[in-house]
Amino acid sequence: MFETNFLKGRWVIEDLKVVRTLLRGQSLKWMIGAIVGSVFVAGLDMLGVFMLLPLMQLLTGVDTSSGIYGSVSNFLGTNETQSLVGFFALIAGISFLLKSVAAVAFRWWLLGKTKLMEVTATSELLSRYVSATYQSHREREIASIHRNLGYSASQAFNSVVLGLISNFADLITLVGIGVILTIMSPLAAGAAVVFFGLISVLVQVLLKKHHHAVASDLSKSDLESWNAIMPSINGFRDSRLLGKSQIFVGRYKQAKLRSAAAARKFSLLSELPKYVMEIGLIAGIGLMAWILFATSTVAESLSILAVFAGAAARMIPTLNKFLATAGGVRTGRDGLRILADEVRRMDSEPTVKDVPKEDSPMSGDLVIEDLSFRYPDSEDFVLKDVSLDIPEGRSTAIVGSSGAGKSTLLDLILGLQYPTTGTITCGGVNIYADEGRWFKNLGVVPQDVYILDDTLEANIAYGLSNAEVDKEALANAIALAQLEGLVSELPEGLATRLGERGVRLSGGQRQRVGIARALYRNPSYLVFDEATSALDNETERKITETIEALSRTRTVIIVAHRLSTVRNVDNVVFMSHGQVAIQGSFDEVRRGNQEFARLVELGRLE
Ligand SMILES: Nc1ncnc2c1ncn2[C@@H]1O[C@H](COP(=O)(O)OP(=O)(O)OP(=O)(O)O)[C@@H](O)[C@H]1O
Repeated sequence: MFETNFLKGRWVIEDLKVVRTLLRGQSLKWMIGAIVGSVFVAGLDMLGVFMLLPLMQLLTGVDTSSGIYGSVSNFLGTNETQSLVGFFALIAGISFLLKSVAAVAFRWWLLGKTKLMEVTATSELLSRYVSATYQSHREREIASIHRNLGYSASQAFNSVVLGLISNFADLITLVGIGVILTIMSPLAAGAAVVFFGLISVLVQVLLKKHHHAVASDLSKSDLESWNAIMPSINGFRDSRLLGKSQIFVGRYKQAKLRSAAAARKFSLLSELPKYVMEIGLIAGIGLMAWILFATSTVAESLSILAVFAGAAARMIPTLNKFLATAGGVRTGRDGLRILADEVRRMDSEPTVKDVPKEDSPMSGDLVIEDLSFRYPDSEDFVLKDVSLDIPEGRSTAIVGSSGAGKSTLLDLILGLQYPTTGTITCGGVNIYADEGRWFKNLGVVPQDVYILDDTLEANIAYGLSNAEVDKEALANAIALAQLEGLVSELPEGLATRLGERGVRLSGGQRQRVGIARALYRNPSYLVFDEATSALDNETERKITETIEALSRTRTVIIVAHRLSTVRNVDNVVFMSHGQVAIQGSFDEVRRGNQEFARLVELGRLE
């Protein structure tokens, strides 16, 4: 039992150390401040309790003609018990007042700093999520990202970190009160410490299992609720059309009910020690009375009992708080563990910096040499010995049947995945040497263009504030993407809000916004990743014309399923079973490869 507790104690500290790496050095000052503040507030608390000593002595009829009481009597000009009691009561009152003000101020500071730490930690966590490799991002459960940034972080900081500091402060106060009580009456203090100490330990032992169960229920149900929210909101269309929306609402409700039941149990577990202590107090007084009356005179017994009751009255609220907080710490440890595990995992993985180390533009042919690739969780190679030249200033289409490896090859060309063997260079420079620089030279138009809930302008100049937008580049991108029609149609032109709360775009308009976004930074390499796949024939034809116009001025790479999108490109790369089967002009590939010829005949490349 001791060993398990000891190991668990170490475990919390180790997790805290890991989570501390998210704080970028803020935590040391905070820790010193928290310790100094706790000791200071506890000191003032003890002073207040210490001031009760003369009060008790006066009430039990101490000699007031000498010592401190004599000096105070001289100062007051009277040795009446009433005046002396009033004087010491005033001092004790001022001490408690000061302590309360200091305690509130300290709590305010502590809450502010801890909240700030939580914000710093969650921002750093998000920063690590966005710095992860694309592969690791794809493997991560999105619901767990939501849970970790919300529930886990809140548990780690509000329950564990704040709780431990609060427990530390309470412990100092309890020890201090114990010391003062020992001075007042060693017997009463000893009895109070042993008696209430035993009750506290017993309560903790009895509740421990329940705290762990509550913690596990809370974190699981939070994840489950996110798992139900995602398909309800992100998968709105599919859920609606499949008539399954209410199923996810039902799952959400079940998860929330489980969470509510756990929260209810947690609240009761936090309050239980208070009731146990109250019963303990009565039992303690009875026990003390029984021992005292059997061993001492009535007068002695009464005065010791009064001190015991006073001591208990002082200790119990702090003890209650301590026990409730200790329960919170234990419950919050689950969130802390999840957070620490996530940080440990992310720290052991490589990261990607999308900020360029060098700013100069890249140019030249894209050369892929002996490239092979397999996904980490798979034995089979998806790409095998791919060697390919993508000439600068020309248009190249990568085509092939489904599962041939087109998307994987494109992810590698984009620098999102890493070759298992082989190299990709641009103008002789390895694209992975400075990924940020390579990204800056790329403009990518995906199949599903992500529309921000913001203005058309903000959607094109993605991530830039209004003041940062280069108006000339914006006008240029709009012209090249042939988006002027949309701008003039919209009620507020470029300032019209798109997305959830604004105008809904047609598929073609959406693709044009994507093209304008890709062109805004005037990239040398323009990539269309299934950009026309979801469009109707007429819209696809228009977008293809735009792509063809663009390919006259820059290097264009197209991954497409549709024959019409790639018919006029300079260079067709036909992939089959993870290899380049053939490349050349459209007609050359058609003549040289039966599989491609058959797809052309069928009028589709799928
Ligand atoms: N994350 C992954 N882990 C393991 N295997 C994967 C992963 N992603 C894709 N694959 C496999 O890699 C192979 C190539 O997939 P890829 O998506 O590159 O083909 P594609 O030619 O783009 O197909 P499509 O035209 O259907 O999109 C497939 O067999 C696929 O199952």
